[in-house]
Amino acid sequence: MDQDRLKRMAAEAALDYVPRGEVIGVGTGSTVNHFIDLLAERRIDVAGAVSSSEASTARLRRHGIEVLDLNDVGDLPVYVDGADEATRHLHLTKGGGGALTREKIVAAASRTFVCIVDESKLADRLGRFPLPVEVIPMARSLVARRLAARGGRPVWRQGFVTDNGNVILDVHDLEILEPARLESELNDIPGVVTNGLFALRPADVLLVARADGVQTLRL
Ligand SMILES: O=C(CO)[C@H](O)[C@H](O)COP(=O)(O)O
Repeated sequence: MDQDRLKRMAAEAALDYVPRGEVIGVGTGSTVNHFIDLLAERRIDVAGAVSSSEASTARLRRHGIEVLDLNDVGDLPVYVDGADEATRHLHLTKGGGGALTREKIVAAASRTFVCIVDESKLADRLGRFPLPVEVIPMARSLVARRLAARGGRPVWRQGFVTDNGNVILDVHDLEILEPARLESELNDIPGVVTNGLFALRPADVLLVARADGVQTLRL
């Protein structure tokens, strides 16, 4: 089965976690695009969405779903988002689409984080997918040197500017043995806004789409 079909299957399974009549958190990426489309196609009754990117905001609005400011709504019951890599411990690497900072904020504001992936994203250990790090532009080379000193190979995502006006360094070859510890350490480098590890606040539910169905993983 092709990967896009699997992404749609994972997105469809996430509809079961959407509390009707409430405001929900919505992530970013091609898997989440299916989720947004399904919300509209199935006429799921949501009171609105807090979005993690300008791209998702535009898609939600095109479907007539109201997008609300997180500052106006308090905690959210659920956040649905994809990932670039996920482990059975529900640790994630995110930020392939560059929306990692807003994704981390909306995840932190949500009681349940439902992560939707196709089986190709499941890994025994994080690190195959280069780790995105959002950086304040003036600190780009400083942060790159610090990341290199930790054994990583940072590559500037040239021409890409995040929704927050920052740049992304994609860090290859990092050995990620203790994701939560590394997440904190990288965030301590001056100039780093955040990095794409989701280990301090992992997913609560991981929905993995395979050809024979969607597997549900929880801690
Ligand atoms: O973190 C993300 C965007 O910043 C996405 O969730 C991640 O890149 C997965 O994307 P896709 O669903 O297109 O495979």
